[in-house]
Amino acid sequence: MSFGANLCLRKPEKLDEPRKMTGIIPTVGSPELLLHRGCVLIQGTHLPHEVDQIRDLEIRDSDVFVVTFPKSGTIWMQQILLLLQSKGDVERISKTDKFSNGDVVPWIEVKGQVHKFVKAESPRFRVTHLPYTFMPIALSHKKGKVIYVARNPKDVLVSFYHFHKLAMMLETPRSFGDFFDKFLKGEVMGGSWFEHVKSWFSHKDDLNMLFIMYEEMVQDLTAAVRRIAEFLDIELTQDQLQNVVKHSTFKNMRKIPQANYEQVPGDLLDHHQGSFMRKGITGDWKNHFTAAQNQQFDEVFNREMKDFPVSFTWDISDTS
Ligand SMILES: Nc1ncnc2c1ncn2[C@@H]1O[C@H](COP(=O)(O)OS(=O)(=O)O)[C@@H](OP(=O)(O)O)[C@H]1O
Repeated sequence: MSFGANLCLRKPEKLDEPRKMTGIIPTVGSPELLLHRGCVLIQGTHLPHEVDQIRDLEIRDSDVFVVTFPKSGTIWMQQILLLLQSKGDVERISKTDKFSNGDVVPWIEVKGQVHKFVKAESPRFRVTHLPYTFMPIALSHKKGKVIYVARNPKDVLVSFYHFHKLAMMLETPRSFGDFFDKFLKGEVMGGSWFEHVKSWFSHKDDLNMLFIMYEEMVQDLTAAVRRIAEFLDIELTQDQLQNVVKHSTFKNMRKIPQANYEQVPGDLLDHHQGSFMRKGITGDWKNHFTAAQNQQFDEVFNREMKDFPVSFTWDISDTS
């Protein structure tokens, strides 16, 4: 099996149809989505020429990239990284003039960030939704570290649907069914969930990479934080570890302005439409999918992931 950016947008029903590599995915009432070399970006938020510069960036051993498909736990991992760096001192990370965790641990692909990354002091913590082929080549020489967070794509779909209602840069979904179809076709920001996971996972042995699942973080956050700290060579006392865990629970993050995005300006997030920190649970897809949608999703999942050598901690067919 081969993987690459050219697989970023795959139409599940017509796999042999040549994929359009560049173009526009039309949206209604919001910036258009750009199909850039097979990857889906947001017009204005991302500049294709800057995204292309990421590949050649010099990487330091202390650099850490958190890689996620959207809605897989990015802000959660940003919070954990900041807490690990401050040894669990939540006061220290709250003393910032930044609006959100996303400003302190930014997306490398967002407009203007490549330039800032080059000049930033170590350690440089960044997040990204990009597929593997857009990321610095130096990572594949085991420079820097990568934490890949994967989440049940059914819950990703539901979370992304609700996020589209508040994110001003994304199209307001016409209906859940309409969004469901777009997600399966990879016609959403980030492209195809299936290709994202496969593109990164197939390179895991080339990278210093920790592959962790949202579901295992929900199930045992202490064990997850311990794994992440060990991976980053950060030593913590028992008290410090407990503080990192305490201030990265959903309940507590909801109360922290930088971690719940409530300070993000209204022209980016319409806070009247819902909250970024929505439910933070596993299995919410069961409250949204019809039986037919669940069957359709399973068929696509099984086809797309049949050669993928990882069994997930969730049961994709669990309809109970
Ligand atoms: N601490 C904690 N525990 C459990 N769940 C958490 C936590 N922090 C964030 N979240 C949930 O993660 C979802 C947002 O994902 P992202 O941060 O990746 O979104 S984004 O791509 O950056 O827009 C979104 O999921 P949903 O609630 O299902 O919508 C958040 O609620």
